[in-house]
Amino acid sequence: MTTDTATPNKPRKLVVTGGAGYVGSVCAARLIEAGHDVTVVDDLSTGHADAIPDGARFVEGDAAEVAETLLAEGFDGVLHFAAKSLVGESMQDPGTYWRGNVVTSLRLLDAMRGHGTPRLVFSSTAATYGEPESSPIPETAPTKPTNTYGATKLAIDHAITSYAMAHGLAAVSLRYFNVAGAYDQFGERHATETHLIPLVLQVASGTREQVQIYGDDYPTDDGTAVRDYIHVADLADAHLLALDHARAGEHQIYNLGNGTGFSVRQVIEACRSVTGHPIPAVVSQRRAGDPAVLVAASDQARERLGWKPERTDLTGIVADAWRFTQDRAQTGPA
Ligand SMILES: NC(=O)c1ccc[n+]([C@@H]2O[C@H](COP(=O)([O-])OP(=O)(O)OC[C@H]3O[C@@H](n4cnc5c(N)ncnc54)[C@H](O)[C@@H]3O)[C@@H](O)[C@H]2O)c1
Ligand SMILES: O=c1ccn([C@@H]2O[C@H](COP(=O)(O)OP(=O)(O)O[C@H]3O[C@H](CO)[C@H](O)[C@H](O)[C@H]3O)[C@@H](O)[C@H]2O)c(=O)[nH]1
Repeated sequence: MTTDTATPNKPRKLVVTGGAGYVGSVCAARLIEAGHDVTVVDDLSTGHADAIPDGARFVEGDAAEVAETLLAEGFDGVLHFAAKSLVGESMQDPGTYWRGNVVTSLRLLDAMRGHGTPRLVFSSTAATYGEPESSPIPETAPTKPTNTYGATKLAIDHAITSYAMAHGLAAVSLRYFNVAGAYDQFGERHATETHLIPLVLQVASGTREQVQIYGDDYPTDDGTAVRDYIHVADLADAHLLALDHARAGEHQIYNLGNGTGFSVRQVIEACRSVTGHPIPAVVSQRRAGDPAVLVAASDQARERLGWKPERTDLTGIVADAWRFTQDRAQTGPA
């Protein structure tokens, strides 16, 4: 890998793996708006071709396989969003997650090394920490993932550290907490949806009868689990900053969240207030492996990247997701 000196706001030639997915499409759109040259690589396994923003070049295929030849063209960096990311599925079919996440990412790292691609921004996750010992969670917290998905992301983080140290890669891992909201015409539309806000909004839009509250006996104020919801556009801003702050031979790791927790009941209430729908909710069993409270300490991202989330109001986050849900209902299939 070549050494890299970052220049802020410099237009770059970038590969975005997973750019047809939820977070990747928003980030690709923001990168293009900022003047970067974006090539999306996506196998469309969970993404959608029509989510790839205008102005991006699209190469369909497996991220590792495509990178092995594509990177020969000479790129300034890779933003690596492509992954399998369903916690439940990862427990039932771990091989798919170890191959799809870890093996794919190792091949990508080798391709970057082979072709001298200097810079990587990687989508890591709060799931690398597992059940936290205290809250909010800083980057120095112990990493003890409680599911295979989190274990694969942690393994990739370890591999990135080794490649940065040994080969001079400039790398940043961003550990997202609960990503939510929408940006422009880009939002969350997973065929298998497990995330709370889109599921609740399906009730409001009439495609689901009720929402289940997974447990109301947690040691929290209202008994339901608490999460840190971060707007997808704020997350995208962090990726742009990470590109500028990546330094050769360093692997920086940052938590991305607002630092405020909202319970499942509070989220449902925010959805009721935004949509005007009563949204029936029933309490069911806890979902296996769900921690009671996950809230980020994001001071490092604020101090070192200069990141400042702008869209922290839960109602505003839900309102953006709702606008996206309604727009999709008019413009095409989910
Ligand atoms: N959404 C969240 O709340 C959240 C939280 C923490 C971390 N993350 C991470 O962020 C990233 C994006 O998540 P998302 O919610 O946008 O998921 P998503 O499923 O919407 O997007 C993933 C994209 O990657 C593509 N893809 C998967 N495997 C591929 C491969 N081998 N080669 C090429 N393309 C491939 C899919 O087709 C899809 O377009 C993932 O790495 C995920 O683990 C997401
Ligand atoms: O129908 C539902 C869906 C979810 N929940 C609850 O709502 C909260 C949020 O659940 P999500 O599935 O929306 O999100 P998670 O907190 O489980 O997962 C998020 O955080 C994880 C880290 O633990 C990973 O990073 C993952 O990718 C990311 O989406 C949890 O307490 C969950 O039990 C419900 O009560 N009912």
